[in-house]
Amino acid sequence: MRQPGVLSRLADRLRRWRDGLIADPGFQARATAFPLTRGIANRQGAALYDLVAGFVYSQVLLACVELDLFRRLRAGPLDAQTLARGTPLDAERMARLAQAAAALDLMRVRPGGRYGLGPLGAALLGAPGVEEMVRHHPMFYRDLADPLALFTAPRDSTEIARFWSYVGERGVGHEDAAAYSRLMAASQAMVAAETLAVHPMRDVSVLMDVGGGEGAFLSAALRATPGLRGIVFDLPPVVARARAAMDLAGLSDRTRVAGGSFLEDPLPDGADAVSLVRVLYDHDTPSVRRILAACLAALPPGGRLILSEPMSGGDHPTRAGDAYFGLYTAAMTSGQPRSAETHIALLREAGFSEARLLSARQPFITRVIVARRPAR
Ligand SMILES: CC(C)=CCC/C(C)=C/CC/C(C)=C/C=C/C(C)=C/C=C/C=C(C)/C=C/C=C(C)/C=C/C=C(C)/C=C/CC(C)(C)O
Ligand SMILES: C[S@@+](CC[C@H](N)C(=O)[O-])C[C@H]1O[C@@H](n2cnc3c(N)ncnc32)[C@H](O)[C@@H]1O
Repeated sequence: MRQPGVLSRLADRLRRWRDGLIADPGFQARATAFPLTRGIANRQGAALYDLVAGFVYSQVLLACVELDLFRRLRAGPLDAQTLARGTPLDAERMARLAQAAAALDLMRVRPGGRYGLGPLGAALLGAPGVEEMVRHHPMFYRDLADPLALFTAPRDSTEIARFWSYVGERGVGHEDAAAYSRLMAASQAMVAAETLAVHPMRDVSVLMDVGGGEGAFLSAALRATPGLRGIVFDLPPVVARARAAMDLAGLSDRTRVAGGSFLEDPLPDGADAVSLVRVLYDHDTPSVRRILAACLAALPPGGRLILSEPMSGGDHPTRAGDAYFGLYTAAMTSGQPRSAETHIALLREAGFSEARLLSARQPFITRVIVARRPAR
């Protein structure tokens, strides 16, 4: 390993000195008292406060979602008495919840003791899938109640792992498939919009969406791209639902549906592009290698692989990629978010070329990498 240079050693010493100061209660008190440093001290203090309180904020959001308050406020502000009607809360407790929601920008206090939508409550109404994610979080939070146990949880011992019961090689029953596919499809709209915005499918003839669930991503791609045809590949009980969904969307004449396991079966051929949307982060690296090998084998020379999922920021960790999905995949007891650099290395090792990360519009929703099967 290369030794750090003089500048990097100096920067390390400066950082240690700065961290020592910040960790000193006396320094914190002086920085808060001194008008020129008060702003910085308060920003750090407030950021730490938010981390300490985080779960409470999330539960305020969950209470609002469960009582469907944002939808009820869509038509205009209401007082706590009216808002409490039809809920188990009395007016006084509803006001307490609404005050908390207003502090978090989910609601706004309006004149006359009424509460209206806040910017984040309104954004939630326009971001399909977010509510469904919020509603499934109690399950994740039960696994998170002991975060240290979470990191060492035996395979499939957590609630989240049992819910997403398809991962691994033991297959899935029809009821499980219905529950997870619904949640997956609900969050897919945002992922599809971001993926297709950064990588339109204009020059693709046949797109095969591998691990394509109910076909939500393929449907979005087909709707956005006249002339495009597609294949959805997933486990047999899942593709049964994909077939019905494509019929319902009126897209079955442009779609072929194929069932099988990408860990065991060859993928159908006939596609000049393959997409893997939120598939690899569910799996451990040996399975990822098998999936990439299967995709390469299914593509013609020059064919394209489009990889879209939340990614680790690597040396620049991100809240979505490293904090949320790092722990989410820990709760799954398999898989992990990988950085763009790690994906690109795995793609090269599998035989792909020209792998590159595309720039994102909403990186907290997904990141996209494109690679090619070499032309010869
Ligand atoms: C109009 C005026 C006056 C001003 C305009 C000002 C302006 C520009 C306002 C912006 C308003 C606006 C357009 C806001 C948009 C907000 C959006 C789009 C918010 C989107 C939020 C998305 C979120 C929070 C997504 C969360 C997704 C999650 C948590 C997904 C989780 C997925 C999981 C857990 C999947 C697990 C699958 C497994 C099993 C691991 O593979
Ligand atoms: C996290 S979901 C993503 C679904 C969809 N691409 C999306 O983004 O909404 C992972 C998908 O991979 C599928 N899958 C898991 N193991 C599989 C396997 N061995 N063979 C084929 N598909 C599999 C699951 O059924 C599921 O639909």
